[in-house]
Amino acid sequence: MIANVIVDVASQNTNRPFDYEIPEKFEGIVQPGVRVIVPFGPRKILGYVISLSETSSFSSVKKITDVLDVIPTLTQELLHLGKWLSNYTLSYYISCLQVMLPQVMKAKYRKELWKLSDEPLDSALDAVFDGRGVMDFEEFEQSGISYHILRKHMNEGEVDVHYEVKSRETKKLKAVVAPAVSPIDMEEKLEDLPPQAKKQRAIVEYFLQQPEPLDKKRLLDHLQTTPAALKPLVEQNVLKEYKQEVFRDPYGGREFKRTTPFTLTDEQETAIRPILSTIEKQEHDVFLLHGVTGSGKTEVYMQSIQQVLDKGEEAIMLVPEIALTPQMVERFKGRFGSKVAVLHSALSAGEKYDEWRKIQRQEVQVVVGARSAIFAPFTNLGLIIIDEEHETSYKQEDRTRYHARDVAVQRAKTHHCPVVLGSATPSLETYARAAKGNYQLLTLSKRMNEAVMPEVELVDMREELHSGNRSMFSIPLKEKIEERLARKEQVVLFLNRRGYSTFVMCRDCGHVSECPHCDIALTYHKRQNRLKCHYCSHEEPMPEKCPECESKTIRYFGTGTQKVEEALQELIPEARIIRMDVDTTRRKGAHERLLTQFGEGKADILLGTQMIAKGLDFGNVTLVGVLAADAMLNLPDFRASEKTFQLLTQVSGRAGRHEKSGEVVVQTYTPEHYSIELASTYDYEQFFQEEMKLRKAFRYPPYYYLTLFTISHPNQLKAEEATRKITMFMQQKLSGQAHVLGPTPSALARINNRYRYQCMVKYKKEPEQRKFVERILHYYEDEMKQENGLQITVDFQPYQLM
Ligand SMILES: Nc1ncnc2c1ncn2[C@@H]1O[C@H](COP(=O)(O)OP(=O)(O)OP(=O)(O)O)[C@@H](O)[C@H]1O
Ligand SMILES: [Zn+2]
Ligand SMILES: [Zn+2]
Repeated sequence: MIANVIVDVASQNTNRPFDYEIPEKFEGIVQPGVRVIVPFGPRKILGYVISLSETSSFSSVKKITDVLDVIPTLTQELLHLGKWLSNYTLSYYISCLQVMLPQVMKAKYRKELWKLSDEPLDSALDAVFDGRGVMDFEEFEQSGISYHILRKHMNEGEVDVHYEVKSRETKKLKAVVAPAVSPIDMEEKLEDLPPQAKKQRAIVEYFLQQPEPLDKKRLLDHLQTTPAALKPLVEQNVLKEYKQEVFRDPYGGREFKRTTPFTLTDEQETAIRPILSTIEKQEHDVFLLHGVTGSGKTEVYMQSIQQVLDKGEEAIMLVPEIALTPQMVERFKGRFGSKVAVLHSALSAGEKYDEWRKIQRQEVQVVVGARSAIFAPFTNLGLIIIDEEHETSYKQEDRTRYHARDVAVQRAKTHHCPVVLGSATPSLETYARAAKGNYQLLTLSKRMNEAVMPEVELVDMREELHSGNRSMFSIPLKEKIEERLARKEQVVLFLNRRGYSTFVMCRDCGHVSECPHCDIALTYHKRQNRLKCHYCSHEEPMPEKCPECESKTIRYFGTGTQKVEEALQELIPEARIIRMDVDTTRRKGAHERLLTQFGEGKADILLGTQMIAKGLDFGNVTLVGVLAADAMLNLPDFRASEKTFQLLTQVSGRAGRHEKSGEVVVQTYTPEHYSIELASTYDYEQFFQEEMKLRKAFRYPPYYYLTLFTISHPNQLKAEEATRKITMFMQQKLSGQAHVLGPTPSALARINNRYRYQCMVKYKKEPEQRKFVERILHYYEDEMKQENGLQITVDFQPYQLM
């Protein structure tokens, strides 16, 4: 038999299966989805078996050296999904297989064999175990015992192969004790026991009352007895003692208060009905649950998941990394208890692996996780939910540039199950699909308990300037903050970006120079003192005075959070401030700690960036301030307005979530801008209409698709030259309907001493595009391999346009 193997070498030449002969001892063990070690050139490397064949078309094939899995790591579905992913992102198959697995599976580890049962195994195998619970896998291999025997015991749950990643200390096995005989036999035993065997009697009595398996240590502690009392009972087969793996549980030791489903409101009821019926009928469909903040979307998700569990199926729930707060986890653990695995980047590699294994071993039925949880190896998927579906963190921005939403739809089609996308501010792409009827639109228009959305006040910073206030805090905002401090209530202040900005603005009239062709703010290039569009090639000199009002206050715009903190402290000296940005949250756990401090009332003001916009739910917060709404509005990104609208809606949702009502102050130089104005009245529908008009006029998604090439090189001329060639090539090859823009410097024109250029393609339908892109990548392959050589990335659905 021949195994077709994808080897762990990411390159154009190796992006195909290689044939290896399966040695006799591995026959039947080597199956699709199993990881193997194979000789490759002078080395031995990791590979994934994707299929088997009777013969090879090559005359001499090498043999598989070793098998890493006895049970396949990747299911058939995931192998296919990897193939699909590789076509859709134009990345190597090996990268796509690896993106689906926890880091640990790619790392170095020791392989061990664990005995989980007290029952006798195959006698030869027992001989190798020689009374131990754990042995090196090597010992098994040297014993020459057949893998089939091993697999039989594994299927019975009697032994397990374990990958020990770090030191042995992290491994956890615990001893468990349980009755080995029926209650009647136990009672008989109790009568047989001599009265002076008090300890033994206590143990038997204990299990007569409660027959569940129990942690050995807890049993002994509880009955205040010793292993010596237990031993004879085990030897006489009244009780059994065995080892059980304890998973490193990041939430271990925490009690989650069990919750029960709410009676749904009429609106929730109407929204959930089509979802439930699709689950029932095992059909694929995509729903958009459009519900204002606090409208009870999460309850709809949880009751849908319940239905899936009742059917014996599984569910994946994706939430943005940043929203995976303890509060969120608590809600799911509270409802579904130990059926839930949680996957997010704050877990250690070992913890992630353990959570992943719970899924693989079908010990959990629900996974709540960030982007990569979409690859959870469930085999019986009944539902996929993506909360806050508009979040750009669902797009992976390196190597395999996939969007979790697309993967979700792909998997749901295979499993004949629904996808539910939820948001208060859906992405334009998604809402447009719902409007066209491609997705089913479900709406929750009211907050729970008829709570009203907080009032939003727009403060015109131009007027502040004209009345002599040159600080970054308006008079109304300052007064409202002081009011809150006096009432012992709390304030959240929000600064959209940290540190840098790329545009210039007139502080007198709010004018920002925009590209006449692309509807994005021009980027300021300091060295040449010029303004450039980084989509097309338009550029112009930096104006001396404002073209709109002739004022000389036109300048670079942007302030860092640290500066803001200093200014704020100066303005209101008695305020206790917590600053949350990339700098203060770098250490593990810092994020959670700062939030806890704020929640406990140890500060009056929480000042932060993006990361505080979501998931915060503090009853004492009655004022939210947005310091510079324009900073996001004028990002050189065609989604700037959409992002501004989403963000303002999200931050507003942070105020007045409980009894005390909330207020929002938004400072801006352009209060008349539709995205700011419509966010202040929570009018998503109107915003959608306005924004769609512009997307159409300037040819952006959802009317057009985009492909973004980013090319970088330490030598500026080389980067520009390659980008020019690529642009020309695409112009020649694509149809006349495609618009190929470039070469232009990226908005972040230099990173790590590499100059960055880009080429953007806007198109409606170019079935051959991928072929041309492949040719480009092939053409530059040698230059891309060199150290300090050319780097070319291609993004077929770009969200980061900097
Ligand atoms: N049917 C119901 N009856 C009573 N309370 C409910 C019901 N559904 C949800 N709630 C409660 O209402 C509050 C808001 O609901 P939830 O957090 O699910 O809204 P959401 O739409 O997910 O909000 P956000 O988008 O802001 O995260 C929660 O405290 C939740 O427990
Ligand atoms: Zn002006
Ligand atoms: Zn332009």
